[in-house]
Amino acid sequence: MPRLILVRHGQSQWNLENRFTGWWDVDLTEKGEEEARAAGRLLAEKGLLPTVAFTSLQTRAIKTLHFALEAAGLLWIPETKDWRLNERHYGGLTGLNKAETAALHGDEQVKIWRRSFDTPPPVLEYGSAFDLSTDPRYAGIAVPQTESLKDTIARVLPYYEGSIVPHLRAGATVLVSAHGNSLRALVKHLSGISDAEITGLEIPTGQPIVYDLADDLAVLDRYYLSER
Ligand SMILES: O=C(O)[C@@H](CO)OP(=O)(O)O
Repeated sequence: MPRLILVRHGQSQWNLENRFTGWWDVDLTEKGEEEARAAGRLLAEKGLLPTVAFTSLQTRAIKTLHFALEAAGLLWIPETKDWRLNERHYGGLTGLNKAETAALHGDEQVKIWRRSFDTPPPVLEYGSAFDLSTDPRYAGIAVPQTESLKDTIARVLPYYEGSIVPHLRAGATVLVSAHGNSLRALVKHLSGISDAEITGLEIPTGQPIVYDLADDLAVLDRYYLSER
């Protein structure tokens, strides 16, 4: 049976500091590293062994993948990194503290920036502190200045269809280590969640979410591995 396992990276330094992160490349905290190892131990314990892995170009997701695979004894499986699995770009909010921003602009406005389906945060100006458009890792890529969830879906889904689905069709157990909003994009698609309802979906750090799939990739079941 094809299986898709989604894991959001473990706690990052800016998760801890409550700062808008997006494409900024922050590292895992020690707690985040441990969450990633625990995810890998859980995969091994439940006998759910990925045969191929995908992650973003961001350190926190790459390291989560590696800590998890190491704990599961699977560091050797093939892995692919792609910017299309990156976190949603937080635009001009990148680096700001979430509570301070809510105090300034109000909870409602911040909720819209964080969770609305198609309202992007304000743009990040080229040349400003958190601009990554000249970072060598994004050479040849049109780095966005901001992204809504809708914009994120527009790059995550074609990548999923083109690069991940072929492995699932071949019966693989695929592990995707990514980010809160790039995974919300995938879950919205796979579970048929409406634009309105997706605003309420939160994905916890370091908790493997498993999709059991039929041969035609119809979703048979979705569950947190820790609950089975
Ligand atoms: O800061 C971010 O990039 C994301 C994930 O931590 O935050 P949010 O929960 O607001 O989507």
